[in-house]
Amino acid sequence: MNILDKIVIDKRKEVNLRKSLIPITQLEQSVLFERNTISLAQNLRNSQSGIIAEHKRRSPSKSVINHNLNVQDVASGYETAGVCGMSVLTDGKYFGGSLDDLIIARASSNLPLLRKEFIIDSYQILEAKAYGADVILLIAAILTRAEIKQFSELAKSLNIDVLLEVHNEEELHKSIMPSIDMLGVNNRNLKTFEVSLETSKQLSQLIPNDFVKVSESGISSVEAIKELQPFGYKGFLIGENFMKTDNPGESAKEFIKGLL
Ligand SMILES: O=P(O)(O)OC[C@@H](O)[C@@H](O)c1c[nH]c2ccccc12
Repeated sequence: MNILDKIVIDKRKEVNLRKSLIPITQLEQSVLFERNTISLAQNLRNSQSGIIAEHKRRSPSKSVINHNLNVQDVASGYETAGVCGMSVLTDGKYFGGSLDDLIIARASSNLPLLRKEFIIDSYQILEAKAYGADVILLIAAILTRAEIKQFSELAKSLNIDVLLEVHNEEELHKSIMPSIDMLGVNNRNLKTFEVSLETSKQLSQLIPNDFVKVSESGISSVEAIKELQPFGYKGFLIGENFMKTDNPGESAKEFIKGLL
């Protein structure tokens, strides 16, 4: 069994327990449910840098990235650096994140926040809203077309943007629909962890222009971004390159300076 299948099996159990702990009616009572969300897609269309900076403590492909930081400092540092949006990993078992990280990031910045999660149930989208997210990630590799449609339409009804992630042509064809705002090409194969920017280059021409194109993972230099821009990419999701340093905000700031 590949790692993605394992994550999904664990996630189903986790979500079922969460549902028994906090009913939907309670999620809907969060003050954040009334909050006006900020559109990441809109921000990216108007941005020079297009950097979406991630908070990630560890991952299955790299056991430890950084455990010595707090989300508050990282979120406010990214905001000061002038990033376009922030991605917050909320998976606990494989990435060391939590919904608390999301709410702390919300309390510490006004950036559009992406809930980075393996979404397999509409309950998680209501949670995303209740904990202050502006954007959700949907991963084509673990969803059917019907699920992508159902989940993205629910997100839109809550004024939440949808970033749909693909890794190959088949996933891309399955996912194209009007309720998607941004199409993310993951340069990392979530089943084998192989990383290649070629994935973004090859798939770019197949993505219709009405979607904001985002290139995800394995980006560690300004040169990489300059290489991807001619392929139509407007957003660049960067985690490890910032998180492995002592001061991710400062690293993001230097990076953006080099880019502009
Ligand atoms: O740390 P990197 O290589 O810069 O990658 C960031 C981000 O793209 C990556 O964390 C990611 C992309 N898609 C995901 C889906 C689930 C978990 C994590 C991810």
